[in-house]
Formats: sequence, structure tokens, C-alpha cells
Amino acid sequence: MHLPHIAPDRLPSVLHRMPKAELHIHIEGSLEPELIFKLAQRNGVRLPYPDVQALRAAYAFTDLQSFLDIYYAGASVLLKEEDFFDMAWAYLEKAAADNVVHAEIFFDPQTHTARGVSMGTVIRGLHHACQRAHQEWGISARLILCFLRHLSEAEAFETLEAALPYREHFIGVGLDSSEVGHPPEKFARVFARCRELGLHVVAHAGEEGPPAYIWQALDVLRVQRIDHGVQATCDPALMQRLAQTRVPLTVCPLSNVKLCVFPDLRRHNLRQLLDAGLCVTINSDDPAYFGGYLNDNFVQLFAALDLGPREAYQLALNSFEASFVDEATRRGWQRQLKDFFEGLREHD
Ligand SMILES: Nc1ncnc2[nH]cnc12
Ligand SMILES: [Zn+2]
Repeated sequence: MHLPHIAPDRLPSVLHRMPKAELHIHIEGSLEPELIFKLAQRNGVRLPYPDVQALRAAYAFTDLQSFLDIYYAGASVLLKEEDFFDMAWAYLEKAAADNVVHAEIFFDPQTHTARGVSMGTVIRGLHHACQRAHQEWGISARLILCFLRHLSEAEAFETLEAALPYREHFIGVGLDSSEVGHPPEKFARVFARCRELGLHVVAHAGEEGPPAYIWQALDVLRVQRIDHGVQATCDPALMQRLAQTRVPLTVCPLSNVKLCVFPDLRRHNLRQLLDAGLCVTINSDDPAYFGGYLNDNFVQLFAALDLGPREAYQLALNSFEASFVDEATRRGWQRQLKDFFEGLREHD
């Protein structure tokens, strides 16, 4: 396809307007400080920070664990179904405004069931927000249940069991939380069970952890996507495998900088991943904590790496290719995307 030259100052508008899917967003990571304080007050939860400014000031992370400690503390204000609804509603409103036409949303039930919140409360609240957002803005949203990898496989099995009465409300399972020291193979049996149940399977791997964890996620868990996966560039054989199979990577640029995986966006390896022919996508991970939603990730990364309309088209196309929607829906969105880019003029 011929793509027009787009002046650098016009590119943010193109990135904003193009239809896209978001495939790596932790709904608990979309909880803004203002909503944390509102829910804390509504539920009578005491927070260890006096106000929104003090909480935001604590968002200076040195690695994944330093972030996770604050992220789990923030989630402690979520108690009732309406809290989960409000959190997901706020994210979906922003996503729809970013021209996200489809979102596959992670949630961490163990963070809530450990505090006595029932699985039903969590899933019903999130599911109703997804339903309402579809009615209101036409955005399609699906849920992916994540197992916390710092907990045991037995606890993951218990979580799966508790979630099965709500099987129709989530499309797959993932693996998140503290990566190093918790290799994918720790969850081999529970992932095998999830595959038997017909659930989609994804896992965080190669965010901070070594390429060996990506190999394990592929060969032991047999995942359909790798979340992050940026450490793959350290392993040429792995790069070749990912390029040949086009198992997607859901990359999160602002997250990678906030968690010190890369010193700054100009040093991010996204262009290398893209140039090697991998099915890379751009995502926000935990937007309330990392300084931006999906379009902020696109705009800042494109400026830092000097990317243009060709890469924008490829990344949005990849986001649909990597999604778990049916073939007809996928083709419809890819057609819409092509029409959008074909309709662009120099002055756009
Ligand atoms: N970036 C991330 N890595 C691992 N677990 C997470 N949970 C929320 N965000 C995460
Ligand atoms: Zn993540």
C-alpha cells in the first residue's frame, strides 16, 4: 500500500485516530490515584498516603517488584462489585476515546480473593462494565484471568476452579507478577488444564526475566502470545522462532522505561523487533502508574524512535492479527484500518 508522507507534527493525530486493539492492560493498573482515594473513602479503607499528590509522588519505581508493591496496595480499595465496575468503566472510556476498538483486559483475581472478595464480585463487576461500554461506545472488550506467579501452582488451580462458574465471562488465562525466580514451567499443569478447557493462553515472559523464560512459555505453556518479551533480542535463535511462527509480543514501551528495563524510550528495542519481522504490538500495561494510556505510548515511542506511518499501520495491523477475535471480525477491522490509511492525504 502507498502511504503518504506525514509531517512529524501531524503524526500524533494519525496515531490517535487510527483504529487499534489493546491486548496488554492490567485493569488494576488503570486505577488512577483519584479513584483510589474515592473508593477508599466510599469503603472506609485507610491508605498509607495522606492525599493524591503524595500517592502519585510514590510512583518512582526502580524495577518490577518496586512497582508491584504499590500496585497491590492500590488494589486494596476494591471491595464491591460496583468498585470493579467503576474501575473498568473508567479505563474503557479512555480506551474508546483513544480509538481502541477492541481490548483484551487482564485481571488479577488472587489479589482480591486473598482479601475476602469473592470471585463473583470481581468478574461480575468487570463483565458488566465491558457489556455497558459495548452498548455505549461500541468498543469490544474481553477479560483474561491472570495467575500470580509468585504464588503456587496449587493456588492457581484453586483460582481456576473458583472462576469456572463464570467461564463464559473470560476468554483466556495469563501469568503475571514477579517474574525472576518464577519460571513459566512452575505453571505447566495448570496451563495444560486451561488449554484442555479451550481457554486462550498467554504469559508475561522476558520483561525482566531471561530468554529462557520465553522459550518455556512457548514450549512448556504453549502460549499464543508473549506479554513483553523484549529480552528476546538477546537470543538470535529465539528471534528466528518468533519471526517464523509470528507468535505475537505485546510490548509496553512506557512501562519498560518506568520499570527501568530500558534507560529511556530512545533506547527501546521496538524497531529491532519490528524489523526482524516479529508480530509486535504496542500496549499500556498499567497506564495509571506508567504515565500514559495507549495513544501516549504510541505518540511518545514514535517521537523517540522516529517512526512513521508505515510502522503505525504495521503495529495496528499486528494488534488485530494478535487478538483473539474470530476471523471475520479481524478482517473487518483490518479492512477499516486499511481504508483509514488509504484515505490519508499529505495534509493529514
Ligand atoms: N508489568 C507487569 N509485569 C508483571 N506483572 C504485572 N502486573 C501488573 N503489571 C505487571
Ligand atoms: Zn503486564
